[in-house]
Order: sequence, then C-alpha cells, then structure tokens
Amino acid sequence: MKRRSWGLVFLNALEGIAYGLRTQRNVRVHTGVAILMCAAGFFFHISRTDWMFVLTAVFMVLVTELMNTAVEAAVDLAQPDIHPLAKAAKDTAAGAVLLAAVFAVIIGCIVFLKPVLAWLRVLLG
Ligand SMILES: Nc1ncnc2c1ncn2[C@@H]1O[C@H](COP(=O)(O)OP(=O)(O)OP(=O)(O)O)[C@@H](O)[C@H]1O
Repeated sequence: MKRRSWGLVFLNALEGIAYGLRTQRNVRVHTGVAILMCAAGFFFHISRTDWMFVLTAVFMVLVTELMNTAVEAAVDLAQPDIHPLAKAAKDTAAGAVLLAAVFAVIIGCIVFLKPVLAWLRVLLG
C-alpha cells in the first residue's frame, strides 16, 4: 500500500473521530460531559494538578469510547452472526469504557465536590 502523507493520516484520524460522534450516542454524551467538566474546571479555577487528573479522566473516556466504536465496527464486519468471541470482543471493549467512566466519576467527585458545595453555600446564603 502507498505511504500516506502526514496530512492524510491526520485527516483520516479526524474522520474516525467524526464517525464516532456521528454514529454513537455514547460518544456524543461523553463528549458533552467532557466539555462540561472542562467548563467547570475553568469556572472553579482548579489547580494545575487537578487539571492533569481531569484531563486524564476526560481523554481516557473519549479514547476508550472511540476504541469501543472501532471494535464494534471490526467485529460486525468480521462476524455479523452470533459468536461467543464476537460477544467477548464487544463486551471487553465496553468494559474498558466502563472502567474509564468510573475513574472519571471518582476524579470528578474528588476535584469538584468541595468547590461545588462551597459555591452552593454562597449561592443559597
Ligand atoms: N456478533 C455477536 N455475537 C454475539 N454477541 C453479540 C454480537 N454482537 C453483539 N453482541 C452482544 O450484544 C451486545 C450489544 O452489541 P451492539 O453491537 O449492539 O453494541 P452496543 O454496545 O449496543 O453498541 P452501541 O453503542 O452501538 O449501541 C454486545 O455487548 C454483545 O454482548
């Protein structure tokens, strides 16, 4: 196969992200949550260390979501019929997303619970 230019490699990767956003509701939901978490980070002026954890959590969820989409597409192409290995592949990929999401929830609670409660206290007098 002909070697692709860097520009084309980048374009194909963007097409992959666009495919995930277009076809997978979960990718769209997690992207929305990621944007909210980043907005909250700016709103509450979280520390550099907190940003590192928040960004790690956010990117882990988005990366595993896209890998899950890739696994689903590859499995559906290779094995459209019911097969235990097709189930194992899809369930394992979904498990990776679940673990990343649990990590993101834990990080979200550790970073945002305190500032959100303090903000609510001020807001409610
Ligand atoms: N070819 C297959 N053979 C056996 N089990 C399958 C197969 N395809 C899907 N499954 C089972 O059904 C579940 C749902 O599969 P599906 O392809 O609908 O993915 P999904 O997780 O619902 O993805 P989406 O995010 O697109 O809704 C899988 O997690 C797996 O347990």
